[in-house]
Amino acid sequence: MRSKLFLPGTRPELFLKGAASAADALSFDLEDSVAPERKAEARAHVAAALRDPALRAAGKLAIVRVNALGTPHFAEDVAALAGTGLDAINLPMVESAAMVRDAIAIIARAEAAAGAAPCGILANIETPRGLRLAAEIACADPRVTGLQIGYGDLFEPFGIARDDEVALHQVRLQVRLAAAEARIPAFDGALAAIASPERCRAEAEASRRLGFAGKSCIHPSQIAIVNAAFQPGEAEIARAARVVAAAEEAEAKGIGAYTVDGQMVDAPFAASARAVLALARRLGLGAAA
Ligand SMILES: CC(C)(COP(=O)(O)OP(=O)(O)OC[C@H]1O[C@@H](n2cnc3c(N)ncnc32)[C@H](O)[C@@H]1OP(=O)(O)O)[C@@H](O)C(=O)NCCC(=O)NCCSC(=O)C[C@H](O)C(=O)O
Ligand SMILES: [Mg+2]
Repeated sequence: MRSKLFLPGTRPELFLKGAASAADALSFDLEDSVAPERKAEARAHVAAALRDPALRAAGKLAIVRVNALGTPHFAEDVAALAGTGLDAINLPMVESAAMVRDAIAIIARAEAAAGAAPCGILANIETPRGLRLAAEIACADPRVTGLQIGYGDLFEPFGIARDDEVALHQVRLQVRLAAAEARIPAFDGALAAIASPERCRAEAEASRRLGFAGKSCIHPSQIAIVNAAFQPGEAEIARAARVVAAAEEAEAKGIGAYTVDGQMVDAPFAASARAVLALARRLGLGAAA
């Protein structure tokens, strides 16, 4: 999931545009982009879209960001989604492992009532406490399939500049390592500055350098930029192929450390090269495909 396009639940006219886009995933929103008095309307639009064969024929991952646990909307959101075949529920404002487990208990009851299979859980890290406890959140339950940064909630109320590179780097690394501890992917947060494609590219590239798997998009203009940043380029794929070939040869000879292109390679480097080739294969890129 390189790109994940947000679609406000009250704007159904955008849903098929999202489905026709190059985004890997559609992220229907019931939370901040929906006014409190329109939650029921948004819920109905999103549930209908998830059941719409024309929309699902696009083959995109379907994610829904529900309202936070503890709001009057959470249980109704979850009940409306059970049985729609969505891939993941995106939980906003997650602050602890207990909160993840409490949310999952409610989701599981709704799924059981609908006879539905369990979906994944994408947990947002977007509060100071959530950031401090990010690893516990990531490891809270095997249903947690990813962590996602929410810069708006994490920075805006505290006067932290959204373009402060140090702040961005610190948050990203902390979230990435928390996700790594749970062996799940991390996703970079959305950039509200839709008129700044260069900033979007710089953010996407910086987070990929930290091993992030993708980034949220809020506008179609961000999708191609994000997709390009989160896929390996030709040189990266070619080098990964050389490393894997050398690793296979070395492993057959019982050698653990060797050199490729003047650099020492051992097990973690070989694993990383195999991951690059696997990603390239999944995306149908280059010779790896
Ligand atoms: C930001 C927007 C309100 C801008 O909308 P608009 O002014 O309509 O954009 P454009 O006129 O430039 O649109 C050009 C065409 O693209 C279509 N479009 C626009 N946005 C989308 C979209 N999200 N998906 C699909 N298609 C889209 C327009 O319809 C135009 O089409 P056409 O007329 O045929 O050319 C709007 O983009 C928007 O609402 N974006 C999503 C906002 C959202 O969901 N926000 C919440 C998530 S972000 C967040 O909360 C992060 C986190 O939690 C945190 O704390 O940081
Ligand atoms: Mg948020």
